Amino acid sequence: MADPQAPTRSDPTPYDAVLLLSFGGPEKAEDVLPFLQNVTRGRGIPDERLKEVGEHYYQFGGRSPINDQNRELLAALRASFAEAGLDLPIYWGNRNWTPYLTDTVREMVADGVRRAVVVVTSAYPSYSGCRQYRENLADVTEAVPGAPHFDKLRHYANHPGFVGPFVEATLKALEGLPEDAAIAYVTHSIPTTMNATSGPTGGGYVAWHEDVAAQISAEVERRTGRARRTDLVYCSRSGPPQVPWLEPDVNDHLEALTADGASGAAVVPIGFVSDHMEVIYDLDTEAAATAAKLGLPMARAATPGVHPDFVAMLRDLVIERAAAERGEQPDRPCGGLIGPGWDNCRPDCCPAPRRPSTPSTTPTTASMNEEPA
Ligand SMILES: CC1=C(CCC(=O)O)c2cc3nc(cc4[nH]c(cc5[nH]c(cc1n2)c(C)c5CCC(=O)O)c(CCC(=O)O)c4C)C(CCC(=O)O)=C3C
Ligand SMILES: [Fe+2]
Repeated sequence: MADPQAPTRSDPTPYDAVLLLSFGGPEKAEDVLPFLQNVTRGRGIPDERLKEVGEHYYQFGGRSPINDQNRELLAALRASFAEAGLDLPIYWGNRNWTPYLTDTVREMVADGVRRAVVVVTSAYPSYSGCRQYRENLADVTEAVPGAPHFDKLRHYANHPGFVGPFVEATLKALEGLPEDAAIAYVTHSIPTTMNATSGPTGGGYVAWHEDVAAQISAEVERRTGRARRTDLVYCSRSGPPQVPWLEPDVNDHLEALTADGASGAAVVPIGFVSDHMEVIYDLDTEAAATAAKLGLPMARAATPGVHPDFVAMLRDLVIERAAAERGEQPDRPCGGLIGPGWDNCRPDCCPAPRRPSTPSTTPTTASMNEEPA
């Protein structure tokens, strides 16, 4: 008989719920425009870019994979919680599409939820991947009377439960390529000014990606007995052309690899927890076409999705955070050089980037001002 006084490893106290918080995506052609309007309100994204991104979605019947990926993740998390005896309901809300965060939080209030731990489907620090979600939580807390208290999990990109599935996926992608193929790690580009203010001390977006890429490279080298060329490159740039974003673009990089005589490229989307539109369009469609045109063998590595190690990591992070909130000192697994992510972001962490003050398609530096948080 277990000692009933002993806290179990799966003690959820002080939480009474988990909230899976994500970006959201359209599910049919009629959703695409209103979805894009939700995403880009006040962002100064040129109309040209919006039409272009709309076409990416229409090419898939207007359906983004992201919501189905989240439905699968919810099911996997529920199964994993049940297995671990972790008795917490899991809710799901999005920033930009149904189920909208506000509606989910109303439901949580109706169910009597007082304090929830938040799993965000973004693994890295930045305004778009972290603070904007925290702002969404702050807004909903103001908008919905009696909203629960929310604690967002630490960034998990450098956790073995995130890095491990990418190691496996990279090895699998390399299997089908010439044995000295290069690795191109890919993430979502952001404005260089957004990177400059990411994380508690700035530059956190790129620094975390480099730390994750280095971990994967070291393990892949160990497992294949071969050092190979690796680079961190970017996809999905948007915004006005005169605003600098992180480079090189993955397509330009594939050209550079070809020019340098590379025998092939494993494209590893470390910026994405599951197959988003950026992965199935920007990589599987556009970058794959670029590679084919160049005659460069390319294989795209899988995203974590519902990999058992990824799902177990999210469950363990919930347990870890609950213990920390009870004043215990839980283990904080992480690899690489940066160290474990912080539980609570400073109020001024990852400030909103400078954006055009009007939806002009040709903003000038003079028209840029600080957007209120
Ligand atoms: C860092 C980052 C992540 C990763 C962190 C996270 O996961 O949150 C991410 C995720 C995503 N971004 C997504 C879609 C879009 N992002 C856009 C625009 C932008 N993204 C930005 C950055 C990021 N975005 C930025 C700086 C902009 C410019 C506008 C602005 O300053 O805010 C636009 C507008 C059109 C365009 O400009 O491309 C769309 C349609 C989807 C859904 C995909 C699907 O449907 O499967 C997902 C998961
Ligand atoms: Fe985005």
